[in-house]
Order: sequence, then C-alpha cells, then structure tokens
Amino acid sequence: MNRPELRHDVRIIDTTLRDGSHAMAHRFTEDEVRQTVRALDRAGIEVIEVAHGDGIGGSSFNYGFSATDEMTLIAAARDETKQARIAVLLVPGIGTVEDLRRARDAGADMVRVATHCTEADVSPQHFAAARELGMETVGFLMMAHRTSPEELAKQARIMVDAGCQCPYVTDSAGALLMHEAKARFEALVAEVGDEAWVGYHGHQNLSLGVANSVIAHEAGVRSIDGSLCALGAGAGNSPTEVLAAVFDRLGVSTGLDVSALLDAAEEVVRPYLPRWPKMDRNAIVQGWAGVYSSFLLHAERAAERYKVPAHEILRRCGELGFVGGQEDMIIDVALGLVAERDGS
Ligand SMILES: CC[C@H](O)CC(=O)C(=O)O
Ligand SMILES: [Mn+2]
Repeated sequence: MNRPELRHDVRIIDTTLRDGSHAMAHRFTEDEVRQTVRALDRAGIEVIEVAHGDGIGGSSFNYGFSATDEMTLIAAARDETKQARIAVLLVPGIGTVEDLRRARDAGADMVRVATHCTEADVSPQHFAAARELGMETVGFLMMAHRTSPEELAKQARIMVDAGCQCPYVTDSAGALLMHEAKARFEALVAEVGDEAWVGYHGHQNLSLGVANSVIAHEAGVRSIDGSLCALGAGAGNSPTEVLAAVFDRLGVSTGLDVSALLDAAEEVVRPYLPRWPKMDRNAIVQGWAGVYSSFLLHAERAAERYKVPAHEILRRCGELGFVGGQEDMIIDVALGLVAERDGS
C-alpha cells in the first residue's frame, strides 16, 4: 500500500495559487498569497498548491516571468498555515530536481509531477527524488482527453510503480465530456486503486468541471482539485467553493467550511482578480477543440499583436494537436493566419 491516509471521503486540493497563476499572468504578490493561504487554511483546505502556473522553474521568457520569486511565495504560504500542507507542481524539463530541493527547503510537503498523458516515462526520476526528500507525490497526466482510458491507466501504472501516490486524470483542456471522464476515472481506479488514490483536475471551458467532479467521486476518485473563484487557466478550474457546497449537499464529507470558502472567494480572491475566469468564446473553443487551457493568455497576446482573432489561433492550435510546452508555436500559428488573411 503506497498511499497516505485520507481524513474525508474526498480531499479537495486548492490550486488558486498555482493554476490561478496563469490567469494572473504570474503576477501574484506575497501579500495576496499570504491572505489566500490564511483563508484557505481557516476553511479546512488540507493541501494548497503554490507555484508558477507552469510549475517550479516556470518563470521564463517562454512561459512568462513571475513577479515574485516562487520560493518566496512558497515560504510565505508555509508561514501562514496552521494545518494545511503546501504542494508544488513540477513539469520535468521545466523544473529540475534541484528546484524540487529548493521548494522542499522553502516548506513544500507535496509535489505534483506533471507530464503529457502519454509521457509518464519522464517522471520516475522526479518521483524517486521526491520520495527521498520525504514528500507526498501526485502525478498529473495532462491533456487526458488525448488518449484512451486504457492507455491513460497504463501511464498511471508507470507513475505509481515509480512512487506516485495519486495519479490524476488531468483535463487540461476542459474537454472531457461526462462519459469520457467517467471511463478514465474507472480505468485508473481499476488499474492502481488498490495501491494509490486517483485524482481529478478539471477546467471549466465546457462548464463540466464540477459535474465531472461528482462523477469522479462516484467512480472512486478521492482527490479533486478546485480554485477559489475558479481562478485558473482557460475558463478556470472547478470552483473550490462550489465543489464544497455540492459535496456538502450530496452528503460527501470534505472537511470544508462552505461559508468560510464563500467568504474567501468573495472577500480575499475577488478583489485581486484581473478578470473573472469565464466561459467566453476563446475559452469555449479551448474545450471544444481540446486546447491546453494555459494557451489562453498567450493566444490573446498574439491576437493583439498580429491582429488575428484569438479564438481562431486557439482553434488552429487544437487542429494541429499542440500540447503543453509548445507555447512558442502560438506565434507561428498567428503568423500563419496573417499570411492566409493577406494572401501572402
Ligand atoms: C504544467 C502546467 C499546467 O497548467 C498543469 C495543469 O494544471 C493542467 O494541465 O491543467
Ligand atoms: Mn490546470
């Protein structure tokens, strides 16, 4: 048995301060992090993820520079918690084992190692390092709509054999319809459910993050992600405060104080939002065409610069099958659309 004890039917992991970093263009201040962590901790959230949107080491020209060094933010978050633990995200190739050591020293207790859904074989070294550092481990199988439930389960197996305690169905594009999500949850629970927990990370591009979270619980998934005010890439993540209210109505225990989360969303996060993540044309196209949610702001910036519609850029990215890490191709797509428009 490779999995930690869970205190409730479902453990909600809050990613406002990591996935939300995409929507904030990586501009979180230390004060915003401190206030948010304090409110989440008070509401009973057991794990709070803090990092650059693309994970530790993500602050760069390609992904966007962080306003505040993420190790400072992680340390500030740790400083504010009374009961919650701090998670970081690490994408092998963006973040390194050295970054992980620094995050551990700054106070991170858990790492979520993220790979494309068919590339779990790049994760074992990072899981091994995390376990040596005494960290709890989660594995993100990103863009989970891009492979079959059977293949996804095989990839989860690779992660679990490498020391992952909770592989995730990660719907990076918010593209999974309910029956597609269910098939993936069931496949992972059947493959690794005796040894590890299974998790779900949703995006709201097609407005299905919360519905899929309910289905996830019914299929035996025990770890589910949310963000206050849905703050996250694309149309955002499943809102933590909505997940808490829905599971409460269902009689599924999460250990969360719904009223405290509603206060945290309205009074702490909402005031600093640059814009409320929403299902506008661009975000819906992401879910419809299966585009990585973090491409949204990159596409909007390219649209502004090259005077071509962002939703057309995103749709083309979907047709070309781009995955996370190919952010630089967004400019190529925009230039291609300019050339088509101008007949050049
Ligand atoms: C690696 C960054 C990415 O935002 C991870 C994630 O949250 C997702 O794939 O949805
Ligand atoms: Mn995400």
